[in-house]
Amino acid sequence: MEASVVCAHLRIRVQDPLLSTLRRRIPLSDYRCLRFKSSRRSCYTPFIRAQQPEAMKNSNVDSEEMKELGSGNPIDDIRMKQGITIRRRPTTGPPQHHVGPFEFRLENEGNKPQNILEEIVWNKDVEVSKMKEKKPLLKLKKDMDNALPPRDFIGALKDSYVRTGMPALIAEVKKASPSRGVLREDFDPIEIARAYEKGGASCLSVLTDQKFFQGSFENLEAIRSAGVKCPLLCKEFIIDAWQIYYARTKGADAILLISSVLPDADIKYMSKICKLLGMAALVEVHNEREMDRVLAIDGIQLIGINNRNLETFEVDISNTRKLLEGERGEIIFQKDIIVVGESALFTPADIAYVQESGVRAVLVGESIVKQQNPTEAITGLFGKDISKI
Ligand SMILES: O=C(O)c1ccccc1NCC(=O)[C@H](O)[C@H](O)COP(=O)(O)O
Repeated sequence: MEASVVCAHLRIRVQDPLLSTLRRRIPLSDYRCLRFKSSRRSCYTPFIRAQQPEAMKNSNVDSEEMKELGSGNPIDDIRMKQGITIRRRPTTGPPQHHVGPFEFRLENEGNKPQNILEEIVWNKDVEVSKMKEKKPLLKLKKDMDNALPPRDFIGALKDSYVRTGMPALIAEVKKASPSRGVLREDFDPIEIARAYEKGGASCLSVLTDQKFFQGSFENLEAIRSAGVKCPLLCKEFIIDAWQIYYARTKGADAILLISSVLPDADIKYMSKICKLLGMAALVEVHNEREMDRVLAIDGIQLIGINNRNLETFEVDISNTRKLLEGERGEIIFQKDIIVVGESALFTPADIAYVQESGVRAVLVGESIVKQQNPTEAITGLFGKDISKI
């Protein structure tokens, strides 16, 4: 096997039998950090991370499926078969690294994110690895004993829908987003959460990603500790089961699983963890293929249809209608799955449109967080005061 790097205009080619040996044992997509020092003069240090991928580690990958695929890199094959374009991490290692005074840049498209969602996921992978080092799962599980108890997220949505006859509101506490920039300069998460609750929100969604959304786990914890009664969705980019336990220690009642990022095996495994912890999993889809994958998984109770394409940022609320038409809508009805219409909802007409399409809940950020008075903004969005119904 051969790898090439560029070092101060000098191309160095490295051949090492160790790489081929490892290649047979570790899927290429999971390579991050391999050090080999064949001689003191060698100045190339390729990166391989010898960590088992989630889908395999959790041993939920169907062994028949693995046999059938049977190529050199089962995880990439499974991703491709499921239509997942978002790669978990750079395929050729981080964009650059340093050895002594030298800076190396691998010459490969594999270390450039293809879109913002991939960039978020790659960043999250590094972030979570560091957090896990600081607090391994065993320590985290101990912290869970002190966590405030989980509340019934799905129950709150159902109760509200039955009571009001309108989609239940999951109101989003979000300071900024990659597509819209800063939404609110004077951002006080507790004040906003209380205003949403007063306006009739059933549940809240709290952004915890710092780098791209200016959110934090401190915000989540503070809202929970402030006595806000609405159950809380931890709006995070979950790529590792460890994050679910972490979210629980911070008071989350639900988490988000994005199907364009996670293979089926991870969605199954992570949903099971949620159930064990008394939490809900909101499984997000954006197209027919993702919807079909998720509908084929047993036990899914809550599906979010995102009207925003997270790779291009295009929004189109007719996406909700498209994914609920025909047989898919029938299956959802039979399985009593709650569907949440997500993103780009601004007016009572938008709410009526997604309700007629079949949603029983909506997730709304921008249109209410931007308003000076978020309580009144909810009334404006629904065309009536839903807190009084
Ligand atoms: O909104 C983004 O820019 C974004 C980029 C990358 C990943 C996720 C992103 N947003 C998540 C959401 O879809 C929204 O926060 C949520 O559905 C609320 O949408 P909105 O009411 O339009 O604020």
